[in-house]
Amino acid sequence: MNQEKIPATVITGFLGAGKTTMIRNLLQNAGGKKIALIINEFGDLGVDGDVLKGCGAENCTEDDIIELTNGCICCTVADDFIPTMTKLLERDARPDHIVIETSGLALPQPLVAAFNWPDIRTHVTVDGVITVVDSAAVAAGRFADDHDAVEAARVEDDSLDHESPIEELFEDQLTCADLIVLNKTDLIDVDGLGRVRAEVASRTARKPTIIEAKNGDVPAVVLLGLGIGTEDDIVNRKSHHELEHEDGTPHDHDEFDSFVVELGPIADPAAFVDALKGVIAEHDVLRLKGFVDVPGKPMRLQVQAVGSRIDTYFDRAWASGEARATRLVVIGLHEMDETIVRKAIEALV
Ligand SMILES: Nc1nc2c(ncn2[C@@H]2O[C@H](COP(=O)(O)OP(=O)(O)OP(=O)(O)O)[C@@H](O)[C@H]2O)c(=O)[nH]1
Repeated sequence: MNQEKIPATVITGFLGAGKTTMIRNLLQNAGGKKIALIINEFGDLGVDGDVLKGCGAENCTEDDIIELTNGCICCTVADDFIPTMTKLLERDARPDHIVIETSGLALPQPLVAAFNWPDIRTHVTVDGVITVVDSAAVAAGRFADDHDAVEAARVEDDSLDHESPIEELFEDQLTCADLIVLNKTDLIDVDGLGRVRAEVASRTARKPTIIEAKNGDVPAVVLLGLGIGTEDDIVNRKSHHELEHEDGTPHDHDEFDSFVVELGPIADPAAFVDALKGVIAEHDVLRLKGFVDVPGKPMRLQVQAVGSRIDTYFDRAWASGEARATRLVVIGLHEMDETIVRKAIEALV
């Protein structure tokens, strides 16, 4: 049996940056490498797994795609990730490469640190951490906080020990990166992209390689085979939380919430999506995704909203025996009022 360590690539990046899209491309051009995929998603609707299983890549079959659904991978390392990895390594057919997609809200640091656990370390190494960035969102200032407002809030309440949770998470994901992919370059111009590159570089003290991409289209040879062994360097990539709580207090994701909305069939999806934009903007929904049942259509309609930008496409036929339904996962900051947002979305049908 080949006892060389299996390389594992960790793909991280904020909600909607384009991680799943990049992985789908990767699976389709991985040149015969047998890939096992571990996917972790925030919210109780396995959209990413569904999308990736549907891409039909021969080098990564449905059996090779493992979904971790018990919360963010960074919080469930011991209970979920390590046992999953152990089981994967016990398989007769070892993969050539393991790819792990973290949830958009995950801190990559605890996940990478888990590769130093004795049972894992002897069999696997982190080939590299790749952080995908939504360049358009950076250009729109979505990760830049209103520092004056934060300072004012701190004066009111001195228990506030950090900046906006989104900004902090964005920086933590950049700080952990070996390679940063500035994705969605089609949505901004060259000058804007230059500013995004400068801003991203300024938010990490390290100097990872930064490349640009559209629709996550990056050759597999660029993504796989970085050969870094990131677990050996993880102490130099501490998250804000680790720096602020050196006593080891565990972090949580209390700042974010998600819920699933179930609706009946939607006869006019264009009007629905249009109205949905208004709800998303009014209630600061960060991410919304799922599937819509359009009466009379044999295919289901996939809806992907990142901020108020919404993409829709018919992705596959409803399977025989599969209950047709409209199901959407909604993710926002904790202060988002679930009852109000749920009612606002239900009122669109
Ligand atoms: N215009 C444009 N859209 C893109 C690009 N890359 C991805 N998208 C779209 O952005 C949306 C989110 O992409 P995903 O790949 O699902 O993002 P993700 O990072 O996996 O999202 P989460 O898992 O929810 O955090 C989808 O509608 C994609 O089609 C790009 O380069 N340009």
